[in-house]
Formats: sequence, C-alpha cells, structure tokens
Amino acid sequence: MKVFITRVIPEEGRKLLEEAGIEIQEWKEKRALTQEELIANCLESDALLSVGTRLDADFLQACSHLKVIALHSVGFDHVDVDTATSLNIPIGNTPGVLSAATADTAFLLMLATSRKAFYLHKSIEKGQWGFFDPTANLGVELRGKTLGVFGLGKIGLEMARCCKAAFGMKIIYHNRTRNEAAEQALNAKWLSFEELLQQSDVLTVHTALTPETEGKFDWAAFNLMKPSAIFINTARGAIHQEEDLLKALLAGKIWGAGLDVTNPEPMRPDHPLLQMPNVSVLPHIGSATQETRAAMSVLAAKNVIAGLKGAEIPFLVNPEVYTTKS
Ligand SMILES: NC(=O)C1=CN([C@@H]2O[C@H](COP(=O)(O)OP(=O)(O)OC[C@H]3O[C@@H](n4cnc5c(N)ncnc54)[C@H](O)[C@@H]3O)[C@@H](O)[C@H]2O)C=CC1
Ligand SMILES: O=C(O)C(=O)CO
Repeated sequence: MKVFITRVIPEEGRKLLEEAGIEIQEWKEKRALTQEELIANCLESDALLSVGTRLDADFLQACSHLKVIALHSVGFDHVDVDTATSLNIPIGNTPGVLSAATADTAFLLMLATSRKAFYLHKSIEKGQWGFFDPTANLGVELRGKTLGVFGLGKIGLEMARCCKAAFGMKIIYHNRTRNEAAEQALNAKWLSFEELLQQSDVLTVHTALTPETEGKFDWAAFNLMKPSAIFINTARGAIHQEEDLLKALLAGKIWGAGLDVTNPEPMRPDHPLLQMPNVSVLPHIGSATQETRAAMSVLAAKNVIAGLKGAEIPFLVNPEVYTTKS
C-alpha cells in the first residue's frame, strides 16, 4: 500500500506509517504542486495525506480510487467534501490536538495588538526608540474587559479559558448552538451576532469557513463594533473582508486587529495593514509548535492506516461515506 504526502510532515507521523508497512512518497520540492502533478502522484497511490492542498471536484473525480484522504489540518474548507462523499472517499482531519496552540496564537495576537508590540519592535529596528515619552506608545489594558467569541467550539473555548484565567475577562459568545458547559464553567453568555459585535472589547473568530461565515466581518459588522475594540482572526482569512477591515481601522470604527490568517495568503508585503501600529499579522502559524505539528501528523497517519485497512477512520469529516456504503 502506498500513500502520497503533499509536503514533508513531522517524523512522528512518518514513523507510524512506516511501522504499518505503508510505502511513503513525499512531495519534497519547496513549491506547491500543480493539479496535474497531484493527480499523477495520486494515480500511483492508494491514499493521500494532504497538507493544505486544494482538492476540488476535478481532482476527486480523477482520483476516485483513493481509499482515504487524510488532511493535515482540522479545517477542510479547501476540500470539496460533498464530491468526496458522493465518490465514497472518507476524509479525515486533525481535531483537538491543535486547539491549545491555536488559542495561544489568538491570545498572543490579542496581547501584542493591545500593546502595539509588533509595530514597536519594527520601530526599534528603524532606530526610532527615541526618549522616554509618558504619552507615547500607549496601548490598552485587557484586565476586566469583555471577550466576544464568534464560534465557541474547541479553539474558541480554549481561548476563552485563557482570557478568563489571565485577565479575568468577561466571556460572551455567538455560536450556532448554545454551549451550556461553557456557560457554566466560564459564566459565558450567548448573544446574537449583532449583540456580540456591539458588546465585545476583543472579538475573536473561531468558526470554520463556510458559506454562512464567508465575509461575515464586513463594513456593516465593523460599524457595529466599539471604536475601542480589537478584532482577532485565527480561523480563516475569508471570514473577514480585508478591504473593509482596513477601512474600519482607518476610520476609527475599531481600534486594532490581530490576524494569523489573511485573504489571500500570503499577504502581500506592501499591504497597508502591515504598516499600522495597532495591527499584528502572523503567517498562519496557529498550530505551528513542534508538539502540535507532531500530534497532527500522528492523527493524519492514523487516518491513513485505518483507511488503507478498510476500517472506519478515527477522525472523520464525512461520516455519510460509511452510512451510505452499508
Ligand atoms: N490559524 C490556524 O493555524 C488554525 C486555524 N483553524 C481554524 O479554526 C477553525 C475552528 O476550529 P475548531 O475550534 O477545532 O472547530 P470546532 O468545530 O470545534 O468549532 C467551531 C465552532 O464554530 C461554530 N460555528 C460554525 N459555523 C457557525 C456560524 N455560522 N455561526 C456561529 N457559529 C458557528 C460551530 O458550532 C463550532 O462550535 C477551523 O475550522 C479552522 O478553519 C484551526 C486550527 C489552526
Ligand atoms: O488545522 C488547520 O485548519 C490549520 O489552519 C492549520 O493547522
């Protein structure tokens, strides 16, 4: 049995695959593969372990022989899951193991933005430290402020816990369904989307990218927020409208923004958001710790192994593949 892997993954996942007797073929080049290269490699394989590669209907139809597709991510917005399901291809992902690291990234962006840390670091490099000015470089405090969570799932909950523990922040949230455990544990309060926008001092985004969440944070949304609010997005860049975010910051509709995800990625180096004191941007590193990436590679490998054995894969995005088969 053979698996094609679209990037070099951590040793832990590779080892598991090798121990299971699975032959590995990896894409080692430092460029993304083309659709033709992806199809050619998959036609020689029984499974695909995909690191962020877009998997559209054309690809899936060309490679309908694949016994399993294991994603090296929890997000699956880059995959045509409906087509995969109709072709009976199970899709696996890596939930849970990356929640803490991604929440840490959201927390880092919140704190860095509140104190203009990235901008001030750059100003030292430019020789602009100057003299100690009691009225300059002022940030805002987070203690006792209100954290609004859009999407109180695994990562959102972890972020809420950190903010409550570190700064005693009050937690409000908007989710499709109520999270009663979080309401009890964190005294979190469910609000409508509009109320969330109006009441948050820091608004942090943790939903998947779906047709319902795409472009959700637009000019109208930013207009409802407090002029002192900080917007954080570590979910997907397409959930906010980047031009509207820039306009809202320039117009003082909100105070600051911290982004681990942009639209498009990578963000162009001359983007005006990168010049703003109250904006912090990271290059999609939410889950990028040694420990978390190793754990993700292990879950992805477990999905490949189960799929190749014909067993139900443990971390499954499209359970319908098994219900429709039986
Ligand atoms: N920056 C990074 O490196 C990373 C980004 N992510 C992103 O974070 C997302 C969330 O991950 P998890 O917390 O593990 O997922 P999750 O499924 O545990 O949580 C998402 C929550 O959003 C809610 N939700 C979905 N659509 C909604 C809507 N329209 N309105 C209100 N609530 C809605 C769901 O009910 C769920 O509670 C992923 O889908 C991925 O896109 C995940 C890991 C790393
Ligand atoms: O898992 C995801 O969805 C990511 O964005 C990267 O870990």
